[in-house]
Amino acid sequence: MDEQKVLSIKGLLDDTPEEYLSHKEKYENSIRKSVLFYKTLHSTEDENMSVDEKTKLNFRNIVTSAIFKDNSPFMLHNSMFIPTIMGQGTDEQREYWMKRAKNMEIIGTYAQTELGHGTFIRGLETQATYDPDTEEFVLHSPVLSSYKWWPGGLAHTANYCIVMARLYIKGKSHGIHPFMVQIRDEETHMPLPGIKLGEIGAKLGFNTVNNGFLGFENHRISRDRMLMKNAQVLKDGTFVAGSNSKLTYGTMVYVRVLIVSNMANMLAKAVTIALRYSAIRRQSQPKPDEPEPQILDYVTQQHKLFIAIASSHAFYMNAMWLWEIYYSVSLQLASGKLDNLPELHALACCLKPLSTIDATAMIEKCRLACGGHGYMLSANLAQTYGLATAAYTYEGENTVLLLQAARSLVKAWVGHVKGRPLKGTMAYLAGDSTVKAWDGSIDGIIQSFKVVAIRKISSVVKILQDYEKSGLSPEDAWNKASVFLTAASEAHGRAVLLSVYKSEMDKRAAVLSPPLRKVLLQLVDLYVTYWALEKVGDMLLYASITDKDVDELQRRYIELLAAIRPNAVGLVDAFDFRDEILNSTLGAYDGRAYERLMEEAMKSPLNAEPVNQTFHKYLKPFMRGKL
Ligand SMILES: CCCCCCCC/C=C\CCCCCCCCC/C=C/C(=O)SCCNC(=O)CCNC(=O)[C@H](O)C(C)(C)COP(=O)(O)OP(=O)(O)OC[C@H]1O[C@@H](n2cnc3c(N)ncnc32)[C@H](O)[C@@H]1OP(=O)(O)O
Ligand SMILES: Cc1cc2nc3c(=O)[nH]c(=O)nc-3n(C[C@H](O)[C@H](O)[C@H](O)COP(=O)(O)OP(=O)(O)OC[C@H]3O[C@@H](n4cnc5c(N)ncnc54)[C@H](O)[C@@H]3O)c2cc1C
Repeated sequence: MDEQKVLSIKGLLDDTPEEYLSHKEKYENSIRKSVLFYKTLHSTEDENMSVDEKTKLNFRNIVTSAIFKDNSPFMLHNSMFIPTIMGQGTDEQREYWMKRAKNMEIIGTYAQTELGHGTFIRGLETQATYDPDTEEFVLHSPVLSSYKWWPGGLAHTANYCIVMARLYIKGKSHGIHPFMVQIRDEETHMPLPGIKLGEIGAKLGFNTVNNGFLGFENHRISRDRMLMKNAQVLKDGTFVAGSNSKLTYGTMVYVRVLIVSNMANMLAKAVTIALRYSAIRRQSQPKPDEPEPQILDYVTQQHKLFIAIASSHAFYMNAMWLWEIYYSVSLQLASGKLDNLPELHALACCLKPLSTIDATAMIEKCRLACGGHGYMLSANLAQTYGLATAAYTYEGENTVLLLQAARSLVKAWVGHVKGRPLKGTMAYLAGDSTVKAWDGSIDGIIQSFKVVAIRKISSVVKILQDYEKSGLSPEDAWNKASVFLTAASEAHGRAVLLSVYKSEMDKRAAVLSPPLRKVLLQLVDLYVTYWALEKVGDMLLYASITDKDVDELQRRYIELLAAIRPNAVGLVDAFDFRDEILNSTLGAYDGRAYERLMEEAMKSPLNAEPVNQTFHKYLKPFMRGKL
């Protein structure tokens, strides 16, 4: 999608900074921009594009949608409503609903989380009771905790939504299934009878995404509104189960894959802002007879920022790699082949948490690296942090997902010990877990991360087995060992992130010009060395690194920072964010940060007059002792 075309849309960009709008005005402004933006953005989507091309376009959309600073109320329409129709609808349902959804004749969201349950899907309480006499489902929220709570766009934007509800037939529960529900009248936009809607209130971020609540009072929908690709309810109320109940969780896997790419983009944006500012900001005078240096020349500043560039590259390479796996598993699922689904789920349950944990921490570090001006909302670092940190929680809270990955790792290890072959991204677990001598090469360090993962997984399995031998139930043993289960998942995720980044870069290196290859491989080297130093305790424990080796690694790291420094600004320019997308006083391409800070400051409503009316009303009588 040509950003120039998007940004040339008249009225798309704000003349009044969002920061000075009320909660309500922010939402209304975001709707105005979304309609303008969306009209242009999706007018370019070609009907004949493959799913893969469309998704790559969606990855691009992530960039262009960034102009919202706080994201769009249409976000769930694109990222979950449409994918759920695609993944959970029958051919007829897809035919009908995709046309309406893609043409924006309707706007949808994905309503799964409830006031009382987010993680535990099997605990959701919204009821969908089948009435065979009328061939309808009766949707009902039996208690307050069963109200849907959080879905983006639900409050005032969407007129349809996918509702994940517990299916009851003749008093028997058949688990959680997706239902297409119209929630507002298409003409008046009024909530339909038996439907309560509203906004959940101000949040740390996402304040223009219109997250809402939804309650049902015996609201009826026709039988054909249950998305029946994976499971069906026949007219007489016969339930036909799907081949795997987890297929209804498919949209979440898709979004977890999307989030890895989104983190690459968010981090690229933040480090572009922080690094460009670090190139123009001069401060202190280490050498009395020389001018104040660029703060980018302080090695501590390079340490804060260069890893963010490398991490954005690493996440992007892993996202593309994971997307290919997702895409091929989706094709297999379509032909009823399910055996690669568990590995895809486990991978997404590692990479979504690690990319959001790292991106959130590094975006905050980008803000902290910019001193006071980084604390300005006009810098757009706080908002970027607010968007990124939400991904720690949504689409599967990170701890819970890491524990899900641990289930697969424990199962794989126990199977391996019993002689069952390991496959795919877990095949390395069968490797030699003894490191005779430290190998400080990039491949050597990556191998050490694999050894750390093997050792952490095997040792936590031993802890689990010892607890169970001591008489603990499997569930209690699992909970007791859960801190080290998440640590084992993290170690596996690190090994995957590092090895995929390296192997994907190796694939591309051959077609790069020598100078570009040199710089990009320096980032790979920096990334691997940085994490070896960050995880030096694990390396000492499991990978035979010595203090001399650590000393060498530290010196190599410092040399890498110096080697990257001359290309640092070029590396963030290569992310190719337009100023309007960065939306930042500190990150603009022309480097006029001070002028932009002053321009933005003058937009504050308080600067419209030299004396605020509170002086005469409060201050003056107060200071005169007359209040
Ligand atoms: C005009 C503007 C236009 C804008 C254009 C912009 C375009 C936008 C594009 C991108 C934007 C940026 C990126 C996207 C952002 C999207 C925003 C999203 C907002 C947030 C939405 C949400 O949060 S939706 C709600 C998400 N909720 C969750 O994820 C809940 C998490 N909980 C769970 O997943 C399950 O409860 C859990 C897995 C934890 C447990 O499930 P349970 O049924 O209890 O299973 P259990 O008994 O534990 O057994 C596990 C068993 O099941 C297998 N399994 C579990 N899950 C899956 C799965 N998903 N797939 C396959 N298998 C699964 C698991 O392997 C275990 O198997 P075994 O070990 O038993 O063999
Ligand atoms: C910005 C934002 C946008 C969102 N958008 C949507 C949306 O569009 N649609 C939608 O349906 N939902 C949405 N959500 C909701 C989101 O999916 C849930 O917040 C998320 O699934 C976590 O559930 P919860 O909030 O109920 O927290 P809980 O599940 O109650 O978790 C709270 C804490 O308990 C811990 N915990 C819970 N279970 C376990 C366990 N088994 N083991 C160990 N620890 C555990 C968690 O780790 C966490 O620290 C959104 C959330 C946010 C923040």
